[in-house]
Amino acid sequence: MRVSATAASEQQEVTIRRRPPHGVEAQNCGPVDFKVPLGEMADENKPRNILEEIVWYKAVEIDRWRQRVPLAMLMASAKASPAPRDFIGAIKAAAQRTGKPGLIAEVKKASPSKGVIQPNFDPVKIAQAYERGGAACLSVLTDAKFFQGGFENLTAIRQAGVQCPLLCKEFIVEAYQVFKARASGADAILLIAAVLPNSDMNYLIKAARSVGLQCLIEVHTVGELERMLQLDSLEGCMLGINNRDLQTFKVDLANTKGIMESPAGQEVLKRGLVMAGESGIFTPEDVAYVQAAGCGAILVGESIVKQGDPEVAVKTLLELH
Ligand SMILES: O=P(O)(O)OC[C@@H](O)[C@@H](O)c1c[nH]c2ccccc12
Repeated sequence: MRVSATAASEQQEVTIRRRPPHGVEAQNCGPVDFKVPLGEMADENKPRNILEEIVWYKAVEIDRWRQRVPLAMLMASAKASPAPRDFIGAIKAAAQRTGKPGLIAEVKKASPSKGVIQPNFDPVKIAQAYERGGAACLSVLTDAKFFQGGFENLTAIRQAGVQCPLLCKEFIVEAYQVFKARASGADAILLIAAVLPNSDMNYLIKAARSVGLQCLIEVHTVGELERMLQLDSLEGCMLGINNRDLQTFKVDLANTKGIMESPAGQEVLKRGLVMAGESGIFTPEDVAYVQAAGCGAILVGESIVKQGDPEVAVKTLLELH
């Protein structure tokens, strides 16, 4: 029997703070906003890195969404959406067909580290080109403020008749976002280990399953992977190793190799879980490198989205000509 991590040890592994330690500065009091004078505590109340900044802003964003669409209404539309597709199944099928890792091709306009990657951004056209090129699945960035994405892109891609299963690429901290993903046409969601303690992971995985969504669980370190392997609800999920450190933006493909060679990485393979190598994949050699490390999937954005013809870009990356 696997032993659950204690709350204390879990918290040590979660490297970001989910909220400003002294509360949000601007408090809303009926019709007026007032600022809480923080004095000496002001510095501590600043985000220490981009991941904290993004996650803190999510709370503000979710509150706004909730005022427009209450949770009960959103859940009803999530449940009424057309049936979700088998995201992990599509990756396995593509890998078997091609002998390459299944490609999750990312519809990405911009990022905090690179700025605008594709100024000529038409999400539906890009998605269709990825599909024609041979992508197994698509990842659609939904964060508006930091990635210039949107939930409406998920909906537009689904409604345009794209068949590939869709991952909602969002910084999920609350079940509200899970239902919003499903209501917008997603088949899978991303959950980031650096952001979520195991109790939240288990809860969000359950929320996802209640509406038929699969989960991609992202780690960046061996410690995070070890913690994820303790999740009761891991079976039926897939994992991903982000080669980009979301706190410093440094990208290093060797991160995938190092983690896969660790005992935790070996356990992933023993348990038959699909692992994706994520970020910084540019060439067929990069694909071969993460495949040799044990990845059955790859998640690629920049290198294929910035090219004039994303269909050709996918074929070239996977050597499908
Ligand atoms: O554009 P790249 O380097 O190919 O990376 C794609 C994807 O891995 C990256 O966008 C990503 C991985 N994990 C994330 C979490 C949130 C936002 C974005 C990401």
